[in-house]
This record gives sequence, C-alpha cells and structure tokens, in this order.
Amino acid sequence: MTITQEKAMPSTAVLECQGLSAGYGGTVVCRGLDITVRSGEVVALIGANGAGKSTTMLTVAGELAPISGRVSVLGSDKRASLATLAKRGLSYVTEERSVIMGLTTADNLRLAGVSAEAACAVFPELRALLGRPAGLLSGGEQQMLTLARALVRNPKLLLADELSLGLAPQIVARLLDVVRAAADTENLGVLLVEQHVRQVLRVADRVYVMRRGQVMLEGTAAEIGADLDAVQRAYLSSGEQGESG
Ligand SMILES: Nc1ncnc2c1ncn2[C@@H]1O[C@H](COP(=O)(O)OP(=O)(O)OP(=O)(O)O)[C@@H](O)[C@H]1O
Repeated sequence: MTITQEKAMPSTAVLECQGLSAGYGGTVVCRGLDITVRSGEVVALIGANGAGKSTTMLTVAGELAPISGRVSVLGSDKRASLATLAKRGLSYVTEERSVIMGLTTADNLRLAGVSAEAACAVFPELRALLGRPAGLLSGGEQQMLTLARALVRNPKLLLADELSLGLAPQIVARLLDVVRAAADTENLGVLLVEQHVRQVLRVADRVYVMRRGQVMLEGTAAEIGADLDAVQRAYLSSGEQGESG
C-alpha cells in the first residue's frame, strides 16, 4: 500500500502575531491581533478604510514597534528592522510605486541585484519594457516590476499592502495570480491587504476581517466568500472596501 505523504508535514508559521497591539506614539490603533501565516499560504487582511490594516503590516515589517503582544517573523520574535528582516527572507511591497522613475526597467532590476532574465520569467510582460524608463511604464507595469523584483529574491514571507491600488481589474488579477503561483511553487507565505475583495478571495486560502483595529472575523476564503454580502455590510461598509471589485 502506498502512503501518500503529501501535506503530512505541517507547514511552518512564517508569521505569528499573538495579542498584538500596535499604533503610533503610544496611541493604540490595533489591539489583540492574533494572525498567523504559514509557508505556502496566501492570507488576506481585509477591512474598511482606517481599520488598521497598514498599521498591522508596518508593525510586522519592523517599521513600527509593537505596543504590546508578540510578533514572530520567520521564526524570531526579536524586533528587527525591515532591512534585517529582508535579509532573512521578508519582502514588503506597498501601493507606493517603489521604482526609480528615471531609470530603465533593466537598470531598476540591476540596481536591486536582480537578473532581468529572472524577472522576465516571473512577468514575461517586462521583456519588452526593459529599455523603457520606469516612469513611462503604466501603473500596472510598475507593480509587475516591483513584484518581480521582490519575488526573484525568493522571499519566505511576502507582505503586500494594496499592491493593486488604482489598477484595472485585469491587472489586479494578473498580479494576484502571480502571488498565488509563488505560494504554490515556492512555498511562499503571503499576507495581502487588498481593496478588491472578490479578487483577493479568489486567490487567498484564509482571510482576517478587521474593523476598528481588531480582527472581527476569520475563516477560509470559501467561508468568507459564501457570506460576502453580509460580511461587507457588517465590516467593510465604509469607503471603497465595500466595492468588491
Ligand atoms: N502615522 C500615523 N500617525 C497617527 N495615526 C495614524 C498614522 N497612520 C495611520 N493612523 C491612523 O491609524 C488608523 C488605522 O490606519 P491604517 O492606515 O492602518 O488603516 P487601513 O486599514 O490600512 O486603512 P486604508 O484602507 O484606508 O489604508 C487610522 O485611524 C489612521 O488615521
């Protein structure tokens, strides 16, 4: 008899927040957060505007000190800077276009120590754009460059905060599909903040729903998706998050 060993090994937690409170200058914005991301898992963090999603991401990324509670990133709960965490395998991408606009796509990759070949393997769309100044790329192309640059380094944990802000639904789908594929093939753990709720549910394994600094609801993407209208009414009602993209 053949014993299938697939999924027999529990996957490693690449991020664990326990009772995490976070905020600015001692003012608590997020409280009591328990959030886990395992390797190979795409986890979505959704919530209305001002719910505390970015504050959570900044704290996990080492940019803000936790006010209380525990954050363990890639097996260590000692606070470290983003630069140190990046060396250990954390990648943090945001909606801000982090490319250098005056440099070509190729030079942006070179500056980041990333081979153009490897980046084009992630997004073949970049090949035709290698000689073009990044400032002349569309928003979606700039985010492809950003994401390719992040993924080529083979991170173990990707934090993506509204990577697709302001982009057309097709581009959002393309970016999210690449993130999903990296989780599946590279065992990457992903925490995604995303405005396009329906799109993120399509690629996520699990979801945390935040409201006013707290996780109000968590479940599999299928569970949250099954009652999305009620979830939207209860927790995502203010601002753009209510639009399910
Ligand atoms: N630098 C800051 N100093 C003080 N308060 C801040 C700062 N940044 C954000 N806040 C406050 O923290 C709360 C949570 O903001 P945060 O940006 O984390 O929410 P969010 O869920 O990411 O919202 P959005 O979807 O609008 O980006 C808000 O009330 C916001 O005004």
